[in-house]
Amino acid sequence: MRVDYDIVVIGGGSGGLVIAGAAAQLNAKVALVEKDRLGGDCLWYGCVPSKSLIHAARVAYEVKNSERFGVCVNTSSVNFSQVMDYVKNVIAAIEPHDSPQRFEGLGVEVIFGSGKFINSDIFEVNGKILKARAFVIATGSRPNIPNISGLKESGYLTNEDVFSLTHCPESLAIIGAGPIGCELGQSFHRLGTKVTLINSHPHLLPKEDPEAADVIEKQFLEEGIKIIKNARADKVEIIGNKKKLRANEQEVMVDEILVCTGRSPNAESLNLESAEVEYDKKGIKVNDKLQTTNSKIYACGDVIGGYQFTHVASHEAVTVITNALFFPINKISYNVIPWTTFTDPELARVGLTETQAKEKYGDNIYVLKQQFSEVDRAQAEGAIEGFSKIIVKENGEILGAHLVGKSAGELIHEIVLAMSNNLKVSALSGIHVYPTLSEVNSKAALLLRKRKFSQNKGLQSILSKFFAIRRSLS
Ligand SMILES: Cc1cc2nc3c(=O)[nH]c(=O)nc-3n(C[C@H](O)[C@H](O)[C@H](O)COP(=O)(O)OP(=O)(O)OC[C@H]3O[C@@H](n4cnc5c(N)ncnc54)[C@H](O)[C@@H]3O)c2cc1C
Ligand SMILES: NC(=O)c1ccc[n+]([C@@H]2O[C@H](COP(=O)([O-])OP(=O)(O)OC[C@H]3O[C@@H](n4cnc5c(N)ncnc54)[C@H](O)[C@@H]3O)[C@@H](O)[C@H]2O)c1
Repeated sequence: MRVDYDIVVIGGGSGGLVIAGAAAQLNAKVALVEKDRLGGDCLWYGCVPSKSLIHAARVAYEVKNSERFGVCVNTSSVNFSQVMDYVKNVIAAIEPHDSPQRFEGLGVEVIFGSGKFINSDIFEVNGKILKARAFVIATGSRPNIPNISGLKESGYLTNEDVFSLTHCPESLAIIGAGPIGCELGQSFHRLGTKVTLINSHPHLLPKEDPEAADVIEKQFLEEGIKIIKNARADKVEIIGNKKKLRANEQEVMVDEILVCTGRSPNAESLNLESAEVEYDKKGIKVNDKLQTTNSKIYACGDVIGGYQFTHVASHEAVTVITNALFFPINKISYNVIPWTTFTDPELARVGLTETQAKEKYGDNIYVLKQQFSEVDRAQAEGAIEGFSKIIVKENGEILGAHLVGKSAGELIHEIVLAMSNNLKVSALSGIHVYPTLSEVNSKAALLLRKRKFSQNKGLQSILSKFFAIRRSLS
């Protein structure tokens, strides 16, 4: 069958845009189908607005707490609608990079509409038939809304409308203390909202190292955020102009409710059954070449579940480009996937947790933990909370790292570089500029050598004798 396109990309967000742009630049014939606006969740409802809001909230917090540095600011107030204007301006500054004009300029045919598969070979949008050598589904995800009695009737916010608020809610209950709930919860609290976080899990940020998550929890409590853990939100009622939310036996009265309880894949509307593409509530099933159950249809990004991050969608996109355009021989590697939750302090992670490392390697692991309080720059900046924890094998191979502290999201990258290049932990103990926060990693790395030395009684005894002889000969 003759086809019109080398590749048809469905969904113009973090994953789809990388594929469409790169394929067009390689001179492939590309169509990109987008049902809404190019840019996806990350630009409009995710990373970009949340990180901008976090920044504004951090400024508010620093100003309010500047007296600890001897800096007195006479008045401090937050103009919420101006904060939201700031958020919108950041989106507007980044948006041209994802604009239809830019992609059309690269040679991509951009088609707005939400189409569906007719069969294994044809995708139809706005009555137009698209036949391609390969298709990619990169339609992302949407908020998963739990089945909570009265929630729908009472009304609730998600990441899709919270950045459109023009008034700061006086009080806000957040259901779910994963990355979205924690990042937005702390930000709203710092901007003046009374926040209650409700989490069904016994820890905030359940996917993280529990010790690191505890540092975040301590900070939240110090700032006055109310936390209800180990409790599933199960009922909402409207009482006057408030919403009463119940979680197990506890109740909170709030003005607004924000739901952050994970994601559902955007797969249902594509008529995937007709193309023999299998999916379930976690996402579209793919193999390690990112082919769906129909080998000429690929999928990547949030719609396949797994690691739901912008940089992972781009990482997967690279595998899809080479497999779909050339030959399907490249396997995706998830060996070194870092991520960061941008709370204050930040929490960054790559690789295995301590528990996972113990399960896999037994007691043959070392946990190298360096507190920020022993890093001079952290003292200078009053940012002494947190630590760098690097988990290694006896031979120095790095299995994982967990950083919680100021700029942890930046500091994780030297560990990522070391892991990606199979460098031993000793590579991290090389020269670092003094005084910088990144010394937290070199100090952590040195701990392996120190610990091995303290365990090596033979070497200690030899050295004592060696120095005794040297002294006696001087
Ligand atoms: C509040 C929040 C904060 C986040 N912060 C971060 C962060 O700091 N760092 C990070 O790495 N990740 C973050 N993420 C996750 C990140 O946004 C996603 O992992 C990423 O956007 C996934 O990319 P994607 O290409 O799979 O989907 P998206 O970027 O969402 O793109 C999917 C596109 O497909 C379109 N589409 C959907 N259905 C159809 C259809 N039927 N036909 C055509 N088009 C369709 C959508 O309109 C959208 O444009 C955050 C997410 C949220 C919600
Ligand atoms: N900085 C970042 O990289 C960043 C930021 C935000 C989001 N994200 C991505 O978006 C994804 C989704 O984030 P998320 O925070 O919505 O989901 P999540 O799945 O990570 O966390 C959801 C939380 O909700 C809790 N929960 C579920 N149902 C509940 C109920 N009925 N009552 C109380 N608690 C309940 C769970 O215990 C869990 O802690 C993340 O996994 C991540 O991949 C990334």
